[in-house]
Amino acid sequence: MIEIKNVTKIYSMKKKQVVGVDNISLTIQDGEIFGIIGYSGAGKSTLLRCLNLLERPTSGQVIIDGVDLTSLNDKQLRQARLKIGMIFQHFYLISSKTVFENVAFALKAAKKPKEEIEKRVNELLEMVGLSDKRDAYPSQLSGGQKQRVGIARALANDPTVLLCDEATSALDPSTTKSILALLKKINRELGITIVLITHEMEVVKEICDRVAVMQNGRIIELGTVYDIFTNPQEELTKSFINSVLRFEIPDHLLQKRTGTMVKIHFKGEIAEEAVISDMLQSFKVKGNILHGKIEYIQEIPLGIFVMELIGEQEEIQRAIDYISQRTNALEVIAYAA
Ligand SMILES: Nc1ncnc2c1ncn2[C@@H]1O[C@H](COP(=O)(O)OP(=O)(O)OP(=O)(O)O)[C@@H](O)[C@H]1O
Repeated sequence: MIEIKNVTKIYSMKKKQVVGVDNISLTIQDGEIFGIIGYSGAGKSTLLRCLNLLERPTSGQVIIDGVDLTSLNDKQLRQARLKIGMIFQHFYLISSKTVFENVAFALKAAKKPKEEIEKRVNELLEMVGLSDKRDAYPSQLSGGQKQRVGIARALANDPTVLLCDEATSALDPSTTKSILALLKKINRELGITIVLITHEMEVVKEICDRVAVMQNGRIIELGTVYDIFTNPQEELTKSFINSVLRFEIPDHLLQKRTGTMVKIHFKGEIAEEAVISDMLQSFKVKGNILHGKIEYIQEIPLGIFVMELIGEQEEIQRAIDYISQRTNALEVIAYAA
């Protein structure tokens, strides 16, 4: 378990002070994939780097598996850090060393015997799907392959926690997917807790269990990914979600409409029920679907539809009440013109 208690990081420069992280308290459970999302400058990197004390908090505590890292001396901290792997946006591989040597480096630093290193590196390369690139140099690898080496290196000393600093931001969408799938496999199979920072909600949607939204050094919203997607509270959270769901109605449709426009969210099992057709059969209204999709977030369906309802106003209202009651998530975008 990772316990972050009242962590503040202030950067002091000659003439001014910048608050990187502002009094954050947070608990991350064992085996979670926890995402931290925010725009540039929100404090994500600072918070992540406070978790292994690459940045020492100005105040507060970071307690991992019961050990307060802020209380350790340098030697103890080096030892504790072996159990906290980290991967980076720009990989940071050693260009003069082969894939094998890059991964072995982490084990040599931990003073492991040669035979053990050989065996472990081979195992790790197998796990990340790079056994055939053992003797290649970083310059001969694609971005996705470089990140796989980074992941193998980060896992070398059997960490309990893996910190991911924008690990897929330098990769194209399909490579991003394959790296996220690998991270998920590592989490599920090895039980490693993953904390990742990103500015892409797509990444959060793809693999995170919970997410915290950061702004100005603070966490402004936190919850399970499904709850955040289906019931965001803050404007910033809503804008991140819109960037994934891309739910915009074209202007020409808005202008052409004559009926009442409603947006309906179908959460969980209700997404698979015939609510709309039941409504159309039960009330004297016509329904025009203008936009619709079902997304799967953590494998739970979330349906979103925008409909134009046409008919007598009274009947439309009864239809709206009916859907509201069954879905608990109907929003009238515009009443009949
Ligand atoms: N070494 C540093 N010295 C001074 N200020 C810093 C330092 N590192 C970060 N900051 C400041 O702390 C604040 C938070 O920065 P941080 O890099 O943690 O944000 P971020 O959300 O990770 O953004 P990005 O995605 O751009 O890295 C910013 O105002 C930044 O300018």
